[in-house]
Amino acid sequence: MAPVPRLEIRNLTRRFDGRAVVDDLSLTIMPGQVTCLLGPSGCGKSTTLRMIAGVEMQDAGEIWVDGTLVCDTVFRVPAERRRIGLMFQDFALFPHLSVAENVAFGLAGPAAEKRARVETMLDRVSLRRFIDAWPHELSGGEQQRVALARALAPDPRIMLMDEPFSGLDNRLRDEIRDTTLSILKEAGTAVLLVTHEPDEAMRMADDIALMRQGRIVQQGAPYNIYNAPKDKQTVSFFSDINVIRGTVRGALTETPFGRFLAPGVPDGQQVEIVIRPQHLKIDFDRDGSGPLPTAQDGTPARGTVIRARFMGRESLVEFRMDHDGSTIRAVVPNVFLPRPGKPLWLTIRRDRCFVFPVTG
Ligand SMILES: Nc1ncnc2c1ncn2[C@@H]1O[C@H](COP(=O)(O)OP(=O)(O)OP(=O)(O)O)[C@@H](O)[C@H]1O
Repeated sequence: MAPVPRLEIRNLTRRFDGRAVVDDLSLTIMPGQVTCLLGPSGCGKSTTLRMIAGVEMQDAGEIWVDGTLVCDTVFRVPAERRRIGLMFQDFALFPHLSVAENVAFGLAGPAAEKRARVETMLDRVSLRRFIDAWPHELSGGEQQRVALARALAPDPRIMLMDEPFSGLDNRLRDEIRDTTLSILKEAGTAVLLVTHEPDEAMRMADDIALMRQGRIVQQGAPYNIYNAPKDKQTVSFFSDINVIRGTVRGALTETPFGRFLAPGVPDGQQVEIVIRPQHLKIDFDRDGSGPLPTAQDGTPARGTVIRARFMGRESLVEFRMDHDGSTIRAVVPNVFLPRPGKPLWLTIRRDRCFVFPVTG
């Protein structure tokens, strides 16, 4: 028998003023799986989360939890009976309640049982010693961990998280993210995390659902989305890009960087060759010539350095290309700071570039 998804969304749609803000969205999450809804601001991530949480009604579609219908446009299990935990950016603890009372907030049953559960949860986030403290006596990171303990105390089947770590500084954020992830995985909770930060999605997700204008445009493991993006916008969502245009003849595109394969693309079709700055190679000028062409790197094209910046772990070098005056950016590891005006040669790694037909 096929395993039952913990959360299944079928054809969810929500319209505001006639505009579909969430548009026929379907998604499945298994127990212990972390899925990130990743997309630019306004693409409908939070609205999706609110419908699953039960605080917003969909115009069409169904929500299933552990194989049971929780909500369609007629039937609706109330939010508090869905066993869904929430962790949002404004995770604020109740300031007038102690740490123990905060964690016990969503629990029912006898006081002794509740206390035991609170102790277990605080142990999990390594904060038992603060059980009788007040929220204002805790650091931001400790408060966040208490909020996590509070969200997990009722043993939710699903955890919905909306940019929950964005208020924390970088180092703390990494630490809290890792703690949160390991606790949720251990508990077998299905997690749907909303973020507009690709780095956060890459770090947290087993599965990324990339969203644009209310729809999922691509879904898969972080490695696959990063290395097999469906279109130019997807590549540019994860990193800076360079774009070179060409026209296809006989499944090939001729450019100043040599030929690129364009299999299945008809003759006369314009294509864009998309390359991340870290996948260009830089070579020195040898009396007006560059390195010899190779199958892997194609033909070198010459450019002149406009500026070079040291970025910490890498250097960013901007070039004005001799052939058309366009700007190309290359990123190289460590320190490489050629002076402006210096001629250098660039090659494009054939195994790291993407060729997309120009549409529209
Ligand atoms: N109650 C509402 N009435 C009208 N429009 C709304 C309402 N709620 C959301 N919207 C609109 O729906 C679109 C999607 O909003 P949503 O908050 O889901 O996006 P998001 O992807 O979560 O963005 P962000 O990352 O900025 O939070 C936006 O254009 C927003 O203005």
